[in-house]
Amino acid sequence: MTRHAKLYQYQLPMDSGVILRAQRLAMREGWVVELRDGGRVGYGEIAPLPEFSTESLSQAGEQAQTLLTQWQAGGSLDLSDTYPSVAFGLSMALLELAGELPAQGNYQVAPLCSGDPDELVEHLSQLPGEPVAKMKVGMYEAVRDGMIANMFIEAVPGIRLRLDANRQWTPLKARQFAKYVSPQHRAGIAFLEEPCRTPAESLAFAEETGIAIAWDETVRDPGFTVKAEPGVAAIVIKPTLVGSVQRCLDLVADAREAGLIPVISSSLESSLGLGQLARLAAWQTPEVVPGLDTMQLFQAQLETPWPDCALPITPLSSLEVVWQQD
Ligand SMILES: O=C(O)CCC(=O)C1=CC=C[C@@H](O)[C@@H]1C(=O)O
Ligand SMILES: [Mg+2]
Repeated sequence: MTRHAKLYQYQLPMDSGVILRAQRLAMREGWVVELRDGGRVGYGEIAPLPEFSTESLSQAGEQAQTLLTQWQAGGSLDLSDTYPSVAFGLSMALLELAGELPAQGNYQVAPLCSGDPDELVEHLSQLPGEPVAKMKVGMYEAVRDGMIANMFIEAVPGIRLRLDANRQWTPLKARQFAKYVSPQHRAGIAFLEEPCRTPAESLAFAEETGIAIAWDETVRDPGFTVKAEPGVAAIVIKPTLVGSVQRCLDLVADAREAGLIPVISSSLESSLGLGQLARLAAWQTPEVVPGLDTMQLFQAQLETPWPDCALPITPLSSLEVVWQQD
């Protein structure tokens, strides 16, 4: 028997201000799988995101153990009926094991603007290439969001601003936002993710305002299929929430076919999973800036260093192995 699998458990402290929907996330928790076959090794991260994933950490861990038992016994893995986080982590480990995930990553992220607009303007002016930034909206006054977005577009020539409202706005609030972005600045918004509570309201907003939108939550709605729709510019693909690598590649291909931008994005994976997403993005969507600016939300990295990140690194060898079989 040359196959050998291990499952590690990790816990990483987060920055004090990380809020997911209704919950503060003090600690990011997940599993790392290690697959060995002959002299080769592949890793994958299984980390359901609280408030976003439907499966819990322990459900994902139990399912992973069942599948790892099958794999180690020589079986192939059927990931069609597994939790998205498990399908993603296991398929990533298999891909790495097969040597099919290129080493080169796209670490050029869309910087997330949290608070200080002046800081972001300064930061963007130092980055190479077309300036891309991302700003969360929908958390405070829609009018304020509109004014800040307008200010960015005015201050940074050529900016491709990505906004994310996470379905927070009523049609009225979305309209208030748009009112403060002058019509000549609206093209500076590359896309606004999920402005309204329903896809239909978001489509109506795009049509009414000329502001392009993107699907994120909608991609995970049951029965979602990628299609070209007026006003829709992009789909956001968060592999931990979506499923296997193959499912992600299908979404990328469908997006291209429909003329939409496929944006590979993070679900707050550790630096190990995030690094693999950067590699997936460089390989599959080389022309798109991925949405991976989430290392700054952590207080530690896991095994794989993220470029230019000064946070301390927890090695896998220091983690508890929670499952392995002889
Ligand atoms: O999309 C990005 O650029 C980074 C990822 C990101 O913003 C998010 C990831 C996961 C959960 C959310 O809190 C958040 C989002 O609102 O999309
Ligand atoms: Mg979002």
